[in-house]
Amino acid sequence: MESSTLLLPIIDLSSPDKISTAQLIRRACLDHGFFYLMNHGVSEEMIKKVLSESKNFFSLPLDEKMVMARSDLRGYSPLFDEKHESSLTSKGDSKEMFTYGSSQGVLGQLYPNKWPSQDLLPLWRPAMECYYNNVMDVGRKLLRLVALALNLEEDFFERVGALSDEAPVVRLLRYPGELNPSGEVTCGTSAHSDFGMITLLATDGVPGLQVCRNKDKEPNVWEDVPGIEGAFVVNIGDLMERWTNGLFRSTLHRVVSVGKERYSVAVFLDPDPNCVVECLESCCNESSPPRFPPVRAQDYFHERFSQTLASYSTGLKI
Ligand SMILES: O=C(O)CCC(=O)C(=O)O
Ligand SMILES: [Fe+2]
Repeated sequence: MESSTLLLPIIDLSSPDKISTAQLIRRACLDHGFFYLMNHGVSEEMIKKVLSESKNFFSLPLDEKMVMARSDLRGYSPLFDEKHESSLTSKGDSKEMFTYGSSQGVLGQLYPNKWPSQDLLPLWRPAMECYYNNVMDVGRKLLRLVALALNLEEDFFERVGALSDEAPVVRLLRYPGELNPSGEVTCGTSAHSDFGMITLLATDGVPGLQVCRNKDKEPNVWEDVPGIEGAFVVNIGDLMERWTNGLFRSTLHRVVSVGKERYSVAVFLDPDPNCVVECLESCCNESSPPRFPPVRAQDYFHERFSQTLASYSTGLKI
């Protein structure tokens, strides 16, 4: 079935008018849970560099990539390592991934990054570390606006330990892009909502990302979200939905194959593992009581990853 294109709102991070930007973000998060973010400060050149280094990595022979295979979250995930929809009969999502995070602090020690050797990919690590730091700057700015959008103090997410310098992770993705000969939709990433607070996505421009605005409507209606060069596609995750008592929507999305190889980079702005996520006072009242009990971020992630990743049990360290 042909899908239609969803025109998402565009947020300009360089606008000096913080209050109107926060209002636009609020509207976007209430309506879609998805928006484009432009003028965010990460150069197109930087994004292209990360995508091309990612391509270099995924072009390595499988046995060299398997040396970096993940045991927890960080490292290489071969095809079909993740499966979001347990109901799907297929063996798993048709994508390869590589996940890395900060090398600093407790998390950097507990979950060391698995960097490819310098002989193989000399420019890889500096490009990836630079990207991490650049996107963190965007995340810090964006979360201050999200706090304003929720009528909170600008530094709310910093104060509650949600905004951590070390907890966010970067996931490089490669979709091989084969089509299912039977004409069925082939999922590179099956339908899911993101687990954390906010995700910032960059792609190489190959289509495939789709969102479903109403997950309760059967059958699900999927709309295409095309990439805009230089802009991030930003979406709300489940922990933000819990914080806001469902006011901000963590929208179902997926990546379908269009018969072309596709590369993307997702940055998950996850809260500190010890941060307790509980309904914001401004988002509940007597007629709308909290819908979700408080949860420690790390407990929540472990629960979700153990449902979606093959052999995740080794990830329990804190
Ligand atoms: O590759 C994409 O465009 C989206 C990936 C995604 O939704 C995810 O990894 O959570
Ligand atoms: Fe996602």
